[in-house]
Amino acid sequence: MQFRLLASDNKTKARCGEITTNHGLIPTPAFMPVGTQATVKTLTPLQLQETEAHALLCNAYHLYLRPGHEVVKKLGGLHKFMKWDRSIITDSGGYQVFSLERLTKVTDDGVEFQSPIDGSRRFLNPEIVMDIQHALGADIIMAFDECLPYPCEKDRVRQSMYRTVKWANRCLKAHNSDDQELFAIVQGSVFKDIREECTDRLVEMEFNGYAIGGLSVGEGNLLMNEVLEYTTPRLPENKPRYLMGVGFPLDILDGIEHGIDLFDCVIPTRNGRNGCAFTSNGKLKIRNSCYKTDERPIDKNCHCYACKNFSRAYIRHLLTSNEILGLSLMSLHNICFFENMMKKARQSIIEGNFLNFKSKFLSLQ
Ligand SMILES: Nc1cc(CSc2ncc[nH]2)c2nc(N)[nH]c(=O)c2c1
Repeated sequence: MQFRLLASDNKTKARCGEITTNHGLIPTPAFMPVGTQATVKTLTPLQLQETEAHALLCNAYHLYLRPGHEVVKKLGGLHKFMKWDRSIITDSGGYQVFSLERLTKVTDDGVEFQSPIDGSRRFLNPEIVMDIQHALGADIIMAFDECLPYPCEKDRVRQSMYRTVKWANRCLKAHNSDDQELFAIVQGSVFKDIREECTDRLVEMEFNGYAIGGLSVGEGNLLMNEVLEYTTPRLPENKPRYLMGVGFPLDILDGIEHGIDLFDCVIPTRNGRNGCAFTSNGKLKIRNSCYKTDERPIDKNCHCYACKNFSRAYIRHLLTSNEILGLSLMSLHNICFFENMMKKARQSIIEGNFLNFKSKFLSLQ
């Protein structure tokens, strides 16, 4: 993998670059749609390509449980299996397995839990998680981390951080494939000293890139920015930085300002399916009766297939009638909105006026 910096903003830590993987270029800062079960819900790969998304997020945990990583491997790996020929990142499952209430036990070796799919007893540890991600064949894979809920008591956060660092080291030792890049995940909740120690220990181990985890877990935008303020500068400039699970436009633009290169979030697709459309003038609850005869597109400034061909009235009709087409038109539009925001952000960094772009964009939200 290569990471090339193209421009840095002189008033903030924002930067614009390109990550090159075996499946092409990812212009950064980039937003990655989430395709947890090897599909971005309701969209075909062709539609997804039209959104100009250059990378997407799949989930090793979910694919391990169903259909099984060996099945995906047998079918030629994730890219072939889901017919997506651009870049794929798989999340290790650290977040999913820790949000499972039927979690039976966590030890230094790994995590034992009951599968929510068939109730079978399962065990994951760093070595197994690396086998799973190697089998799935994503271009960028994530270390197995422990993502704690927020808020969390400081001693528990410190102990968990040491475990996350040990697990990252075990992932590094188990990482034996040249055409997959391994990113570490920084934890430490909202405690400066713990975040800084975690960052320094992971940077010492030399990963291909670094994710900031444990955020977008309810801490709020203010605390997220505080953590980014003191964590990001300790990460190497010449490696990609990935802020996991983020987020709304405000959080993404804040992250870009702190020098983050990669983002992923279910918001555009999940909220889209629930009838929330993002537009250049704020969010629309398209199921609202006020759109019943509104013949305008969702967003007159958007050139996506949904905005070029359909009215708010029609999309509202589809959603209120539980028509599946409504779900895909909303998902398509929202992903295009997020990708378009990233494209304009990248352009503004190159032109040296990111802050103007950010304040103008957010003032209309
Ligand atoms: N907020 C948040 C979100 C995710 C999921 S990112 C994702 N996986 C699949 C889709 N998107 C996280 N994942 C890991 N491994 N660790 C984290 O701390 C963490 C934090």
